[in-house]
Amino acid sequence: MVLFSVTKKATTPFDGQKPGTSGLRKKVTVFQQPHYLQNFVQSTFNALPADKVKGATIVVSGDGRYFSKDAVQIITKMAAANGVRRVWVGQNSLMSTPAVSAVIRERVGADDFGIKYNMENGGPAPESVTDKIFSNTTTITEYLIAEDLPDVDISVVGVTTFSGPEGPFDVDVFDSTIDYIKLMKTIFDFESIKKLLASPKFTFCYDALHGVAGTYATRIFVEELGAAESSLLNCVPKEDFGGGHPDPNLTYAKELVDRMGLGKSSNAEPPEFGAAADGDADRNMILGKRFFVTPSDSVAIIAANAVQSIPYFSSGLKGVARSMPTSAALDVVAKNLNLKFFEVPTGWKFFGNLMDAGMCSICGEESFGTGSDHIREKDGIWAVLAWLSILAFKNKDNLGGDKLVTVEDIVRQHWGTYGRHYYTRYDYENVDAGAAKELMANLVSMQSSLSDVNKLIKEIRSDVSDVVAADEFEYKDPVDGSVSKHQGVRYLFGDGSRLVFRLSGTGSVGATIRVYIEQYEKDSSKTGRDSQDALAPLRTGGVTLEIGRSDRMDEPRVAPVPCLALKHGADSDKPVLFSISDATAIDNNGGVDIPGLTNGNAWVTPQGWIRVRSASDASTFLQNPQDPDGKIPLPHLPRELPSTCSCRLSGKPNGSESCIVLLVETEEDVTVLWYCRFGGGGEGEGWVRHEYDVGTQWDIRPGKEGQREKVPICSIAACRGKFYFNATPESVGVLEFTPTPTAPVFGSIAIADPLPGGYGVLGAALGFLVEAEDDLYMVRLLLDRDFETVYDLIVYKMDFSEQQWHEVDDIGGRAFLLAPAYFGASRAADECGLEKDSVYVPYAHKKCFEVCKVEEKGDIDVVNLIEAPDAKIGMWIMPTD
Ligand SMILES: O=P(O)(O)OC[C@H]1O[C@H](O)[C@H](O)[C@@H](O)[C@@H]1O
Repeated sequence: MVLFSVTKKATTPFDGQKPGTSGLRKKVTVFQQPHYLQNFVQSTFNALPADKVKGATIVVSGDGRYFSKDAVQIITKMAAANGVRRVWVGQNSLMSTPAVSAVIRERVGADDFGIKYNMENGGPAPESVTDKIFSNTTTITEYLIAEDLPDVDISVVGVTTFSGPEGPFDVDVFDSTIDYIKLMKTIFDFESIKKLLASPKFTFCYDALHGVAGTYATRIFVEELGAAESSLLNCVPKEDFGGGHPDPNLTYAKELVDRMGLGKSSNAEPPEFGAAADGDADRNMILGKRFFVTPSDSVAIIAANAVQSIPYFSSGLKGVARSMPTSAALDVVAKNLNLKFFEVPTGWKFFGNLMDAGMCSICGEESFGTGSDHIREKDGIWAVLAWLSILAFKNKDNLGGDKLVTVEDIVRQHWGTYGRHYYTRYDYENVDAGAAKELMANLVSMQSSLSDVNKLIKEIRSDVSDVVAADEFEYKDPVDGSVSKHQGVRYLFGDGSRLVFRLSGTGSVGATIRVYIEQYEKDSSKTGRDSQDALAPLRTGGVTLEIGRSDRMDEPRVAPVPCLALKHGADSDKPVLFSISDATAIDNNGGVDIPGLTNGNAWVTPQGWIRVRSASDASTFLQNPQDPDGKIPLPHLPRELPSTCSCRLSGKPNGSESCIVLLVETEEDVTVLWYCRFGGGGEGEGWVRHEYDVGTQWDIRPGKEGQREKVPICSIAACRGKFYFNATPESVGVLEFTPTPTAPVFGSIAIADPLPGGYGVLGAALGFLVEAEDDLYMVRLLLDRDFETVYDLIVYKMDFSEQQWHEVDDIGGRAFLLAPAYFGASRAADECGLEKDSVYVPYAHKKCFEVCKVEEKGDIDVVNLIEAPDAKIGMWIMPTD
């Protein structure tokens, strides 16, 4: 038996070792500093009564991320030196957080890293313990370590016994999946889930994001329940999580989101059910086919169906609980089913006490955590098995039927019965800590006069119900009587809606403010609305409160560009903005805005500037979308033009040359343009209206067959000071303006060797003209016979000297952004976070945009816009070039 000795190492405290909502989280490099990890571990041992350490059994493990294996060896040596009797270590240092909890209960009593201490009930340490740990970290002077204890081979299952000054010390490396599966089998009916998974109508997909859940998923879903191996995504744990961020949400679980038809979609039919886990497998995201289940709904639905669907709960639920910011969907279930209900502060540890006291069976948090009293942690795999059990139950007599009851059916039925809590959360990250504190203090002080609060909000949105109560959430634990104060600020509305503000306990830089917005809708005929729409009034109300003054509502915060703006209708108010990279709405709190765009008389230009005619004083100007004060005045435009008008600038409006602003009316049967010249040091001229005639064409509109109509100008690009339009394989129209007095001159370029195939082989072709670095390009989209589906995309570059289009395979590392009515802009892809040599086209009515690499032509990626409103118009908002 190997003997080891104990060394006392001198150390000095590190700042900031305060455990947050769930342990101490820092960058790996911080934990790798000499003594950093050791100080925290010794402070933890020192925070416990001596008899909880000496002779104790502890479980040490990680989620497989980089440095986990080293940390396990260090902690083992420190445990030996501190008199621990036995250490259980997950094989390869892999153990999910729920498995740790299960194992403690059963056997014992990328670039971020964290260390968390769980107590003998298997749950996270309560504040009394974490406070003590923190205070120890501030005074620590030495730690104990068995430096001569050899590293244990943690890849091999088995016990190694060592001998130290206080007697034997065992390191037991074990496979935690065995305990975990055993536990799951006591909770769920694996046979009925197996039948569901065997049904040819049921398809399934699980994404472990290269975290530890992969190990459990393979064992449970594939080996035990018979799912196909191909249903597992990223299920091999990796030290760097495969370069991704293991967060089970719509942003980070991209591959799953795409596969489920919610993001980039392929032609494949999405699976019926999808789920993802985080790195340590305690959190989960549940998806149906093209459908996202909010975590708040998920826990409510599990609670509503548990007794019938999950054997462990067949004798009834002891109670249910949610964290304060989680939506009140669970409250309604508790009320209807007459269950005990608890609202606790954020952090899983608060559920543990209730469960230990037999008061709570199921609980959940909006932060993608769901679980039950089978352990004292949230449990990602458990949540998936719970959903599979509900699906299996709902389909038990229907597996041979035409259509299975789907996830979406279950959620919609639930809303129909209990009402729907439209819900969203916004995060302001990396905020100055002082400013965040001040904001929270303001939100608290405003609560002293609800009539003022209501007046403030009503000035902005009269359609928001009254705030009837407001407080700072405080929780008195019903079991041990401990009180947790300052747990977030709540504004509660008369119709059951809520606005909650809270400082995050897990952010690693500065402060993170979270705003939770929840609108309750009882009327079952209104539970199917678009969530963005339903939340719009409260969102604005939230910003009003947060800013604390309604008159500052016109001071918009600026959204990042390029982005996509979806407008509901021709003259609707504010468009919804979407980020291009993650396809989610960025108009995320009603305060983020693009100046000028809310105005019905605003048109975007490929140069980024937005041409605005103010609704209040009819002043006309070009607006920089990223700077509310960035306005270039234009001559007064005598009347409003239709919102479908298109606007082009002949060059840079803030350069030394004069610039023509061209507006083309695009209404049917209208061949009118407006123009003005300004800048360049010359006298500004007023707007001129010009009715143009660039020839006639056969009218193909129903009822007008056989007649001729004037050709409208629709695809226009400005290049080298001129405007080009209506490109066909045979010719391109040219519009230039003479200098003073400015007048339009129309001409055309006859293409020397016309392009083959005027139209698509099957349907039609759309030609977009785009200027890029002083060159003129034409993008032709070839459409299928439905006149909608693009099956090929070809890009040509104009050779002005030869008067010839040449097909190209790249566009110089740029990205082209096209939009109806024939808008084409171009930017350096790298600078804008876009894909190089790619073309982007939005389809507002289909709630998506398409991306195609120029050289790949017909290979088109569809990016679905998550939670997009019903919209007719999609516009690219560009940075000014
Ligand atoms: O404090 P926040 O950043 O909102 O995070 C809150 C979350 O933190 C951790 O993940 C805890 O395990 C969760 O129980 C909690 O909901």
